Amino acid sequence: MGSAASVSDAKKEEVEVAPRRVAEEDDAQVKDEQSVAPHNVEEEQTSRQEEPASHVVDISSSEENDAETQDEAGEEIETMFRKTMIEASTETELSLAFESFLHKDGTLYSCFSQHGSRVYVDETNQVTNQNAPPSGSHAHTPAEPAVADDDRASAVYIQGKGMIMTYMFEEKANTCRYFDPQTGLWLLMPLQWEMDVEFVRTRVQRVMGALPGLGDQKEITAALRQCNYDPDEVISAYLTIFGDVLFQPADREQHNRELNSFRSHLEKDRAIEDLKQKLQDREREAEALLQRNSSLAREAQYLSDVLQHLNLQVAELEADRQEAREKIRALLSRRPTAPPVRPEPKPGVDPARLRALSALTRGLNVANKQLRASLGQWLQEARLQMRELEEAAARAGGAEEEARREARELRGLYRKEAVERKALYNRLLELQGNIRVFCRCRASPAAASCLDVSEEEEVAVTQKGGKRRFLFDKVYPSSASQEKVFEGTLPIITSCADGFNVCILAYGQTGSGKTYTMMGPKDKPGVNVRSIRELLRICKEREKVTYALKISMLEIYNDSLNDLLAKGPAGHLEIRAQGKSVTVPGLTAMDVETEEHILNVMELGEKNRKIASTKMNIQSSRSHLILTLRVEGTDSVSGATSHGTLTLCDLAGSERISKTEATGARLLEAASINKSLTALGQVFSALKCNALHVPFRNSKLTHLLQPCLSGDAKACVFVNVSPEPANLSETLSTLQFGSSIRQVVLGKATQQVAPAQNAKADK
Ligand SMILES: Nc1ncnc2c1ncn2[C@@H]1O[C@H](COP(=O)(O)OP(=O)(O)OP(=O)(O)O)[C@@H](O)[C@H]1O
Repeated sequence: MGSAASVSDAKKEEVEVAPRRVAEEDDAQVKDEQSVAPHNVEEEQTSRQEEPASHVVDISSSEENDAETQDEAGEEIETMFRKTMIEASTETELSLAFESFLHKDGTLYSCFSQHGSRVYVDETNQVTNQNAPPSGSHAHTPAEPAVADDDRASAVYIQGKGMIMTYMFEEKANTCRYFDPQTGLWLLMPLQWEMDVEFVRTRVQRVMGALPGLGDQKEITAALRQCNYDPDEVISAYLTIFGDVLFQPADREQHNRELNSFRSHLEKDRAIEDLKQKLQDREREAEALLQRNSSLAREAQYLSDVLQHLNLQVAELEADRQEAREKIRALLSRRPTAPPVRPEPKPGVDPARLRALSALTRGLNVANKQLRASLGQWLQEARLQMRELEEAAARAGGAEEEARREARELRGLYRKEAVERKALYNRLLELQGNIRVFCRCRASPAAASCLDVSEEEEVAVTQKGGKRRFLFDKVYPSSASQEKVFEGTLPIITSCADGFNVCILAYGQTGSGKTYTMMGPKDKPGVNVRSIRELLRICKEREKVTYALKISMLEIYNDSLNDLLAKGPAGHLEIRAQGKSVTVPGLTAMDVETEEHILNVMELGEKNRKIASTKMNIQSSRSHLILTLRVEGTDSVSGATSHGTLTLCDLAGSERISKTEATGARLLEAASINKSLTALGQVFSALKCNALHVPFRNSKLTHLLQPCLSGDAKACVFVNVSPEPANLSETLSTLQFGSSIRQVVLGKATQQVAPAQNAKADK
């Protein structure tokens, strides 16, 4: 309620009048349907005069009073307000519900229902009824047009209900409500009705216009509700989830099926979460039961020790008793049995001692009896406790077995759901396209630039006064950080751990930033290091799967292969193809485990590359560098194995021979690079038009990349461009190459997972 006091008078009047119009319209409805006489301002004032302690207060007359009267009226109003609040809270309707809404001019309004009337509360704690303006101004007659314009109040025709009043309440989020005269409340409008509201209908049409692939109006209405009736937010949410396919008026049924399956998978995800939670609860319970079991066992042990100790004491007491009996018997046997002769008092026999002994014997007998009784009782109690403990242990054992069984079931379900989740994740990636193409613009010290990267997915090239636009999955401006650039490739790294062939390529003119993007400097590592780091993180996170990693590094120079990790002089390497697999026999593959280890191996490869290029008098960047990480995972629970590869490829620069004016060896080198890059372009063209034959074998480069570019793979291609006008023609041809790849569809990627040889039984 804080802002109302600060608004100007004119503004205030408009704000205050707005709810009044709604109230008046509500009253008209109430009058129609319930025959309840509406309050109008005049009636209200009259009733107030008759009933000074009423909960309804009108302060409109205060304008005519002088300042003193206003003060008094203010005090009186405040007292009444307090009284009203106290009475309201002590009345039977203890749940006094406040409603708030934000008026279009920014004023927050509050009101509550009382005795069938809605009472508005304004900034100065003044209370007014639904027909009176909330503060200070002139009373309007019902005939007067009370509200200038409140675009949220309106009416809609609903079949079977007639015209109903609607009002857009706004609190944290917009909600579409209608006034229900029977309850006297603003109720949430059903989705079906809401679709008929003009405000909503226009937004639904807007979303459908932008995304022709969407057909379900009800669903769009529901999405609008979720997004605070912001159509742009709905459009971007759909695009994030389903991608560009929504731009095409796709096969509706297929699309709906996909949406439904996506939704059901989301449901399943939620169910997995629940199951996981249950599993954790069960495991916790089992743990508690185990602890309880062991504490009961300890207690039982303790009680049996006590029992043993008591048995020892009994034995000792029994021995004492026996000894005492013997003594008594001995004393009795010493007593004379002859006829009673008045015995001569003998100095050796002391009757007092005899009495004491007898008393002692009696005492001992009593103590013995008591001891036996309490011992018997203890024994009984101990037996009882032992029995209870045994029962509790048996119960705990049963519960533990039950918990184990449930945990087994849950684990089974979890595995099933995890497989489905993976499939769903891959389906999502397929919907986004197996080849994702990103464009990265290099920074340039020169002020002039031929590139315009103002859009996230579009780059425009200024050429002879005009502009040519190229679309990509994402365009990174020269200011984009290495971290940001890596984000685009993140999703496919997970797929590698799941057993897919994954490939990241950098294509572009010499000096356009391919090596910077892929390798990067030590303090700003590029995609290579980051993707390996992410892969290791995923492997570590999956506790139930053990991963073995092997790394190999080779370069292709003048169409021949060089092993960069070979210890001695490397022999001639050839590519061998067997079915879908492509291998290089004799290529060094090192076992690696940690990031540090992998980085050391990569450094060794780079060093060998430099040595080789110096020997041959070439620049290392005139060869293609291919780094491959083979990832073999074994699921310790199901025994299934997966084989994925991560191929990171820094291609040699794409130049026009005429521009470099190369001759001799350089000309051969440039021709070889051009040949392999042309072969790469031909492969993409064949894939794009779904040709029966894809010419993978036209070059060593494409032959080696075949597993990464055929049906089994997912790929990311970075096209690197330089912004300098001098490089315009290379930049154009690179962008053309990149945007044409974007339309390539590799087909359904297949996961290379083999079931366990002997599927392990659930533990
Ligand atoms: N985004 C960038 N931010 C800062 N410097 C960059 C960026 N991209 C490239 N550079 C710098 O530009 C120069 C050339 O980049 P880089 O060596 O990566 O190009 P390249 O395309 O790999 O060239 P080549 O084909 O000759 O290997 C390097 O000095 C590199 O540090």
